[in-house]
Amino acid sequence: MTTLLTINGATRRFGGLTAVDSVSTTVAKGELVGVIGPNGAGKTTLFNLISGFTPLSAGEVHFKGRRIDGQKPFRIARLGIGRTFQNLRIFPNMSVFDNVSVGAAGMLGVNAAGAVFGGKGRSEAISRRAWAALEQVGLQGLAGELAANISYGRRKYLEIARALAMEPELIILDEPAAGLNDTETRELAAFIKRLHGEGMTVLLVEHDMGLVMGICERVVVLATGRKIADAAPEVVRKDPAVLEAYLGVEE
Ligand SMILES: Nc1ncnc2c1ncn2[C@@H]1O[C@H](COP(=O)(O)OP(=O)(O)OP(=O)(O)O)[C@@H](O)[C@H]1O
Repeated sequence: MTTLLTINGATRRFGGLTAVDSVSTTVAKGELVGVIGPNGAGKTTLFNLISGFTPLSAGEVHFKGRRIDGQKPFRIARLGIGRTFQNLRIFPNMSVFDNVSVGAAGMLGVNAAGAVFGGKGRSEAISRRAWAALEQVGLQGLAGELAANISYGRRKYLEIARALAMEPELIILDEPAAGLNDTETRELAAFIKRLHGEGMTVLLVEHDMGLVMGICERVVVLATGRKIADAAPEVVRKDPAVLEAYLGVEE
């Protein structure tokens, strides 16, 4: 098993608050790993530490044997870590296709204007990647639509397509099921499973326990910044520390 991501003693302090406290774990190539925890547990902060959006206060992050903490987000993305955001970062006045092109262009070192306004910037490589990503998420039929005109559920897939257009080796999904109904959540679960089945390594932060427990091979549990469990879903589900962390917490 090849280790893709190694998080070693990752710590992030915000003033007196330790949002992520000495968290260590690894993600192997091809794994589908969930990260859960009550509100404020540090899940999003941990994702931001991995993807370079928040600097570490202490600890290290390695990707494919290379230290990546301290690098800028776009560099980390180019090294092969794609991510989505809890609050969708879609450009509403751009087409679905152009939104995805921006993702592909970033990867290829072409600026957003170059990707969208054509000319030399819109290379065949960008176009090919954008179409492939749209096909992967099933949005190719809506490529010409304005992003603002597609449903919220579809915008979630658009956000995923944008990350996929960068052809990442690891994709980090931050609460992709937030705001989706039960049917949409089931479809999303099937989609993530399929993506994983095609060989993608996935790190998934989710509030929806059913989704995480249903599809993940391993689940990392955070509570007040600390890792309290890191095991298969059936083990985590019965872990007394996990039950205690969730006790009285509405999930
Ligand atoms: N930029 C920041 N400045 C100050 N405090 C922050 C910042 N970002 C996060 N925090 C704090 O760090 C803690 C962990 O937040 P984080 O968003 O990582 O948790 P989470 O597990 O993702 O929560 P949720 O499930 O509610 O999204 C919280 O107490 C939060 O208020």
